[in-house]
Amino acid sequence: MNSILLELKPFLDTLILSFSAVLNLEFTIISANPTRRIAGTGIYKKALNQKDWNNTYTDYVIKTKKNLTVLRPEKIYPKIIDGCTGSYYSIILEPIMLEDLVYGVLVIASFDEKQQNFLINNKEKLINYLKHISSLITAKIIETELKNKITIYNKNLEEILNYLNEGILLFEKDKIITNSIANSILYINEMDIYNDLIKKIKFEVENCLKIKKDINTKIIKYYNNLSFVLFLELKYLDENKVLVLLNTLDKIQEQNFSNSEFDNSLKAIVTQDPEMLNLKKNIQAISNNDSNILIQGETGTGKELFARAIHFSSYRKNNPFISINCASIPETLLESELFGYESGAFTGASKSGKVGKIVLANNGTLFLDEIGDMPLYLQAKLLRVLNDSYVEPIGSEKSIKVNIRIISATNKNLSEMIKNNEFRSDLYFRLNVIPINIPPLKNRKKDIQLLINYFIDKYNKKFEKNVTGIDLNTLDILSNYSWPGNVRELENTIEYVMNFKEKGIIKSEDLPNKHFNINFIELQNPKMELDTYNKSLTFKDNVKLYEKTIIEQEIQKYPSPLSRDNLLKICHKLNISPATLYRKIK
Ligand SMILES: Nc1ncnc2c1ncn2[C@@H]1O[C@H](COP(=O)(O)OP(=O)(O)OP(=O)(O)O)[C@@H](O)[C@H]1O
Repeated sequence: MNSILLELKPFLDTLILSFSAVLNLEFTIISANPTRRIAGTGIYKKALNQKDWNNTYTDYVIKTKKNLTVLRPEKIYPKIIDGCTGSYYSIILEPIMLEDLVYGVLVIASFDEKQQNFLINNKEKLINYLKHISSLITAKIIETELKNKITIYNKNLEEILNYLNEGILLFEKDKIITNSIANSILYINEMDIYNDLIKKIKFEVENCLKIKKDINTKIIKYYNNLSFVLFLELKYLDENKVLVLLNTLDKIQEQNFSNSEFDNSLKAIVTQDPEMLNLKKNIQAISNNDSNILIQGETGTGKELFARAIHFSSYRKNNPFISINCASIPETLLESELFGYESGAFTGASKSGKVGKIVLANNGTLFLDEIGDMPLYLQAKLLRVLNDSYVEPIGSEKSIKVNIRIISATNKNLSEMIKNNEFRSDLYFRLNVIPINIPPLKNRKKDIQLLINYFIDKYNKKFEKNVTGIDLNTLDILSNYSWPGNVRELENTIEYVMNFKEKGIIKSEDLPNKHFNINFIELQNPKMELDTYNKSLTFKDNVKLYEKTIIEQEIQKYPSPLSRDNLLKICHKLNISPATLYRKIK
């Protein structure tokens, strides 16, 4: 265990050589366990590997843990030192100790008359010297043991890290510990690539240390003309340490979608409408072709749901499905979101650059929602990507090869937009290889009931409620509503109801007021029979009452509370607007 002194041999050699030269005395160091001379000056050098230490002064010091001074000893130990006459042999011995453990013995000795006189005359000083040198060695032992511990700790850490199924890098000051997965992701054997990636990661680490917060970001690895996106999760540990989790896109996809809240299968499209069922059947047929698809339909009809189902039914399903809404991102940002940019491409650009969604979708599907809102200059840029299969990030000289399928969606009339020069016809034809038209919910009355039950089920589970269904009257109200927001609006309505209802059947009073209840139409007295003229009222009031009664009679023909659709029917029949209707029955 004490062989640590052996590890320190170069240090000990230099140490005793310097002291020996200054003091003109000989020095030796013997390790305690195993007892071995490991360093020596002058004559001691010849006896470096002496093994027999029984009954020596050294042995005595190791056992007693005390220093010892022997001037002109009768017997000379060790005898095997050649050339030692013994008549001038005097020694001072000092144990080298750490806490209560003897690591070795430090010896100072005289071998001739001059040395002997000096040693005897300066005995006290030399004993002190030896104590100092011994504590110097002890300090070195502590430092070495600490370093050894850290090395072992790092090795253990590396071993543990290697067990983990994730690329891990630990940055500590200038040191980086990586596990084998990180090394393989970073192509450790291709030094150029490795150094480039480490440089990019270090940049992010410095950011993380600066803001003292965790960061999630991405970098790109270029290899053989191909580009791979690497995801970095930087965990700020302390002011010197950052842990980086490194993931490739495949892994992210796996994690995202294995416990994803999305059901991406065709089953997620709930319908019993013949047109929709036909669409679902077609998806199975088209999903494995790479042809671009344009989905048209009103807002909330399930265009993204279809896009996901197509991607996840296709052979691309293990690669990314990346979605971007062209209407919700300001025009100026849309370009960088789509195409990405190189570091410092423009004022305000992040120094590490940005990976565009087109590159992120490599080998997978890019879903361009609200494509009708894409500005014309970006339509041209997108068309080039479709024609060449290369993307050029803003400010970059490098083109990145991509292999993507594009599914786009819109609720605008693109043919009309083409006529008005608002949409490029060449792009339209590239995107619209396979058109899909999703009918609005108001045209699929049968789906309304099915979807209501589906959403009741969904929110029963989510909110832990026990709502058992909907009564016929309320179902009728919902079936007659026009649903301008389509399935999204229907889902929001049921979610609203389920927030307030614990159990039982959904009734009309559970519905949100703004859509369905017209309880505010309070029909007040006086009422009149149509053929009665009330003499106590003025002619004008009689007319008012007459109109009110006609309207009331119409309203009573429909279930209460009156649905918006039925209200519109009455307005149509009487040829008045809803506002006039409200005014006349006030
Ligand atoms: N047939 C359906 N079955 C079950 N859920 C549906 C169906 N259609 C739509 N939804 C749900 O309605 C919501 C809106 O769907 P989605 O986002 O796909 O519509 P969208 O047409 O893409 O809307 P937008 O045009 O506003 O982007 C989502 O929560 C989706 O899960």
